[in-house]
Amino acid sequence: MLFKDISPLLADADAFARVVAAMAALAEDVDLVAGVEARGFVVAAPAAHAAGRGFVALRKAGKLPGRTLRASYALEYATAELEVRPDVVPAGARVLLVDDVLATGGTLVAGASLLESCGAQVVRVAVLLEIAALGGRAQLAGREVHALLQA
Ligand SMILES: O=P(O)(O)OC[C@H]1O[C@H](OP(=O)(O)OP(=O)(O)O)[C@H](O)[C@@H]1O
Ligand SMILES: Nc1ncnc2[nH]cnc12
Repeated sequence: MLFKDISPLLADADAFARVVAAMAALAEDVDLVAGVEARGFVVAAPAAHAAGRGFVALRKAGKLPGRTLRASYALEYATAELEVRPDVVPAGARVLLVDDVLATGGTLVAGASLLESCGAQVVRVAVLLEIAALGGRAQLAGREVHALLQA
């Protein structure tokens, strides 16, 4: 597996600002921006703020208090579980789902399914980097998927 690391891009102030602005532009017609722990938060939270939208954390399992919804998924190198607090996602909310990397697509399929289990509408999905050879976009068939960069 070739691990793609976005750290150099994030460390470049101009590149980081351009990424956040491009993500924020995709949030103009939504109510909320959701991001996936951990690296997804780095892109999703500033985009939500720049767009004047609230941020929803999709967290790795076991970290959120109270009632949560949970989804399991497989990564290239592990299995994992994501959770959300349904009380912060109003039914009918329009949501932009953001992550840093789209690889096999398992993470974003699980994230979208969690948000939809809350009654939200995932209007579109956006990633900083798509590793196209891993076929994640096919797992998200039928969804609007934006990738700022392709590897
Ligand atoms: O498309 P997929 O095959 O599902 O892979 C993409 C996911 O893998 C990485 O997360 P990881 O769980 O490694 O966690 P991290 O953000 O905590 O580093 C990355 O940040 C994406 O969320
Ligand atoms: N190859 C990869 N590089 C970086 N992040 C990833 N997340 C899942 N697969 C990845």
